[in-house]
Amino acid sequence: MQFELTEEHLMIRQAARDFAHNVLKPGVIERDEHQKFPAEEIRQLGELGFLGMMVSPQYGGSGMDAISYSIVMEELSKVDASTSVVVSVNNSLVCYGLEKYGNEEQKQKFLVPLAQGQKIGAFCLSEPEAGSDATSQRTTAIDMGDHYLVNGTKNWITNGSTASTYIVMAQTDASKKHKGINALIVEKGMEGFTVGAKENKLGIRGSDTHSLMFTDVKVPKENRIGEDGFGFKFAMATLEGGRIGIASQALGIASGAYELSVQYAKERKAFGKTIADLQAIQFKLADMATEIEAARLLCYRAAWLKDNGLPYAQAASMAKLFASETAMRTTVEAVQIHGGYGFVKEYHVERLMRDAKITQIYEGTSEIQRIVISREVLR
Ligand SMILES: Cc1cc2nc3c(=O)[nH]c(=O)nc-3n(C[C@H](O)[C@H](O)[C@H](O)COP(=O)(O)OP(=O)(O)OC[C@H]3O[C@@H](n4cnc5c(N)ncnc54)[C@H](O)[C@@H]3O)c2cc1C
Repeated sequence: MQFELTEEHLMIRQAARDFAHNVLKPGVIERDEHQKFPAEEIRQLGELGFLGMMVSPQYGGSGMDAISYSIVMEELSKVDASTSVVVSVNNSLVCYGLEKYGNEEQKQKFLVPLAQGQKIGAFCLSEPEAGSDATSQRTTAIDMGDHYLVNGTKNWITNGSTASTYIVMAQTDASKKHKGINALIVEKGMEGFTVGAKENKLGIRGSDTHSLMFTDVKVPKENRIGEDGFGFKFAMATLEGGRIGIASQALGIASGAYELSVQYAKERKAFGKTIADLQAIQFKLADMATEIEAARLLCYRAAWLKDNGLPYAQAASMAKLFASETAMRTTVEAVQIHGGYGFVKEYHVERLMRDAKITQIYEGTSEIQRIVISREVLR
């Protein structure tokens, strides 16, 4: 068993850490406050090869492993989870799905610009009445011979207005239930495709979340990913990898809050000594450090299984469940350690606490992760 990161992992970690510190940190409070999308920051991440990290160089990607991806997600999320969710969706929900299940023509046309960071992608599964129960898709894709006619609404779509390429799940044959769902590539600008208002959110406020409306949108048949009826399997398989990304995002939010807390505890004085000298604070930091280390090991294990072509659904769900719960607990305690200063924006931990909450909800809530894990446990 190897617990050491490779030289390459360490270099990638340093590059992501420097980027987060030098580029993301200066504007992070303002972007959160004004719900400003990190457009320039994302452009630079594309140049660094962080938007198509695991995609083969043949398709414009960086050809890195999933452990590197986890490392980068942690480092970016320590500072700015609004930016890291864009990285996560583009890498693991869009690029991964296209590379693994798309045909050669789709890869050349759609994957290459996404992996190179020239375009951004979105993954569109959730609907007003289909969240955890993703099988109950109401968006329809009627087979018209050479194209599908798409009608319906998608909810909560990350990169909703900034994406150019949207992978949309839609029901073609309701009698086949989830086996009648297709995954279609919809391009911005297609007639009948409109983007709704931006959601005003509790956390990850710099990210761009919208509902999307489809009214008689003609999607050519060649834009379908995989065989007819493969859409639900596509979505579930893609989300498995996505959960490693969100688990690592949660890990980053937790470690960001923890690092700020250690630093603050060493500086803040009360009753003639630093609060780091108080056992009550020391125990909080010890619990945070332990849970973060456990979350990191779960993330790396899930990533390692994926890198080695082994089943990783349960490991990814365990990582996401534990890391997201850790992020919530850690950030609440981080605010507590900061006292009143933790309650104001300049000290970052209140934002990290707000950002942590989403990791328990998207790409499968904590309850859904428990369903996935218990299904495997009881198999
Ligand atoms: C900021 C943000 C970004 C998002 N980005 C995307 C995106 O890019 N693409 C996309 O497709 N979706 C996206 N989502 C949607 C997200 O994945 C869903 O919100 C999530 O899956 C939960 O679905 P829901 O909101 O409909 O809640 P519901 O499914 O209605 O769940 C409500 C509550 O009931 C619980 N529950 C439901 N079913 C069960 C069950 N069987 N057992 C136990 N408890 C259950 C849930 O855990 C939850 O606590 C995003 C959401 C947000 C808020």
